Amino acid sequence: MLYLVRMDVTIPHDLPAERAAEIKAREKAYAQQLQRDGRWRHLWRVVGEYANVSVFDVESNDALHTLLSELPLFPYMRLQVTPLAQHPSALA
Ligand SMILES: O=C(O)CC1=CCC(=O)O1
Repeated sequence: MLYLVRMDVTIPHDLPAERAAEIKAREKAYAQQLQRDGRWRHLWRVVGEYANVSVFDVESNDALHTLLSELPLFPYMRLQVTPLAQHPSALA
């Protein structure tokens, strides 16, 4: 199943810079692992915002929830999830 997910990130100002950098490094490693195994199909920056839009390909709502809740930045994110279906005019 495909899901469009928008992630808006807000890191608290009082989080120490080294801790924020460590969380972002773990987020990057996890995101790249999921891209390599095909579950994180697209990852795009939203221009001018600390936000991204992503497309995930996972087997169920529960699988997506688990994956998202394991993001190192999850405690600092607001997530908007949209399940996707085939469009009848799509070529692929
Ligand atoms: O920077 C972001 O949009 C949050 C994020 C998701 C994957 C990643 O590496 O950073």
